[in-house]
Amino acid sequence: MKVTVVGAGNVGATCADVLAYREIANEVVLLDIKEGVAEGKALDIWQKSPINLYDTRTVGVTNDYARTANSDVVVITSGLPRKPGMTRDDLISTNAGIVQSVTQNIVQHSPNAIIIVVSNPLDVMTYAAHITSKLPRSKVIGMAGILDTARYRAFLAEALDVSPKDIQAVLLGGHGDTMVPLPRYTTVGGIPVTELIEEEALNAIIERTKNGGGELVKLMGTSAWYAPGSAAAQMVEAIVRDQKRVFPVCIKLEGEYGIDGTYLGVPVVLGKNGVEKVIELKLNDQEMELLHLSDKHVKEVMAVLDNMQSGS
Ligand SMILES: NC(=O)c1ccc[n+]([C@@H]2O[C@H](COP(=O)([O-])OP(=O)(O)OC[C@H]3O[C@@H](n4cnc5c(N)ncnc54)[C@H](O)[C@@H]3O)[C@@H](O)[C@H]2O)c1
Ligand SMILES: O=C(O)C[C@H](O)C(=O)O
Repeated sequence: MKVTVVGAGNVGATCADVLAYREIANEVVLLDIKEGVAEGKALDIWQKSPINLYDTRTVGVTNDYARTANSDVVVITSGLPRKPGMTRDDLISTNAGIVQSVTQNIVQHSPNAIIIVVSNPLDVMTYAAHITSKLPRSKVIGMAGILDTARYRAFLAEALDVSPKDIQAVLLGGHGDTMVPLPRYTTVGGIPVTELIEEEALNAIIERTKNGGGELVKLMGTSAWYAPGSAAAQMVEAIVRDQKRVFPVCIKLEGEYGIDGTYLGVPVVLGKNGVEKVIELKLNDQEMELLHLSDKHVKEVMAVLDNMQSGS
């Protein structure tokens, strides 16, 4: 299996590293526009192979899409990360152009690839890549839900002093303040989380999860990469190993949850064909209301992109 990661910055290089050392692909091509950066990072990852014992070949290129040809999966991480004081939506004007030109190149050289978008603002960049690619919705999806859920699970594991491995959770909606964690679907070793934690403590964890990206931006002056890179690699693994994993991913909704045309995070089955099924949960009125608020916000940012494209 051949996987290309576009953008050899913090997230892209981390993703390529995880793909390599976990032998998720036979070949990983890392591509960036900055001369030499992808080559250097791919070489560094390859030089780690005798230490960490893996066979994955890693290749770095500067904007040479011919070298990415016939990739099975392509991960797009190219674009600016936010700085303290910025929202993800502030990145739209720079990142939309980058994501769209990258997508055109990918589709030209790897027409059968499944595309995983990571660049922010995530839901709208998934929209941008999808309309540019003209591929079915099942093949152009965004990574955010695995990351947001991982943050929620990690915070819960810390609060309950249990293994993060035993916490299962699902989260819906856009990748931002309007994301919708679902305590009703959160379990700890099969036990509903509400039986193990006070409501106030759980609400504090939900709020911290919603601000999870911003917390790290404030600490580091740029956004996170270890968990995001690993989350994107986990999506690649589900596809190349046809694992049929159930993950929250960003996809165009076509009537599910009463929403049509918005790109939002929902649980799906992820396998060799990309999204093989969108899972529709039976939400209660409050959960549905929160999801529709998220839908409203993402729609507004999608409209910003539409206006940019039409020049108005
Ligand atoms: N979806 C998520 O959950 C999530 C999580 C973390 C970061 N992100 C986003 O991912 C993106 C990358 O973050 P980062 O921390 O890796 O940033 P970074 O600045 O470290 O890396 C971005 C890389 O993209 C490259 N690039 C820019 N334009 C390009 C082009 N046209 N072609 C190829 N490469 C190009 C840059 O040269 C740079 O190396 C940001 O938009 C960030 O907001 C999303
Ligand atoms: O917060 C950001 O800007 C990056 C990413 O979306 C994250 O949640 O870590």
